[in-house]
Amino acid sequence: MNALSSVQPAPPVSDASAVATAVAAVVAAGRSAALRGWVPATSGNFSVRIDAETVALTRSGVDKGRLTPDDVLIQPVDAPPVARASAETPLHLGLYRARPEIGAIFHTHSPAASVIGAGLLAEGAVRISGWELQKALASVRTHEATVEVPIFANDQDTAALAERIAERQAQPVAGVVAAPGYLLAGHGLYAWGATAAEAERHLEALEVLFAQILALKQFAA
Ligand SMILES: CSC[C@@H](O)[C@@H](O)C(=O)COP(=O)(O)O
Ligand SMILES: [Zn+2]
Repeated sequence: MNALSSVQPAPPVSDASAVATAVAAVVAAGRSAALRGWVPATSGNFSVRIDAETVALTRSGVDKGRLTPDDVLIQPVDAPPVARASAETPLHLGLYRARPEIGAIFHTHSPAASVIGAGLLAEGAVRISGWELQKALASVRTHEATVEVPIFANDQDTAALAERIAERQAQPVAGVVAAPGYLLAGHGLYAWGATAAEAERHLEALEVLFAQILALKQFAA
């Protein structure tokens, strides 16, 4: 081996305007979720893909409703979490690695998502059917479709959790539409889309659907 063969290739350099666009989308998504009360007490994390190799991702422990561009880090998709990155970075990277079509991932801690995940953990999923708003999810055309949102037990080992999620994502369920999101029991919701705008729409639709499902349970009780 000569000296040159041990030189590592330089990391990819993302286009500056693509970085700025992704960072601005992360900041906007955090602020928007905070206004809805979905990211209390510094909870939640947000990422937007910059290109095939990198994403813009929130820094750990900051108020997601008061994000500035300095709170958004550049994270390679195929590398360990960078310093100060979200504690839940492995959950973002697992999805970006497995699914190149995903362009943004938003995570919230709304009461409705946390409660439904805890209440239905034993069933392994929440099935959504009969709601007009479910048509806001990509590939859902009718209120008669059944949309499945998987539920996973919460785990502070987010790398192990990411592996369990990837295994289940690789096993589609016949007869239902897989939601662009999943629930962590007693924790919250992860939702994604091909773009930041689509992830925002999916997040809002799922959050409101969960609130409606909870309200209907109370109404019927
Ligand atoms: C403040 S409780 C919520 C955290 O434990 C975590 O679940 C979360 O969503 C935010 O973690 P972060 O490391 O700021 O991305
Ligand atoms: Zn969380």
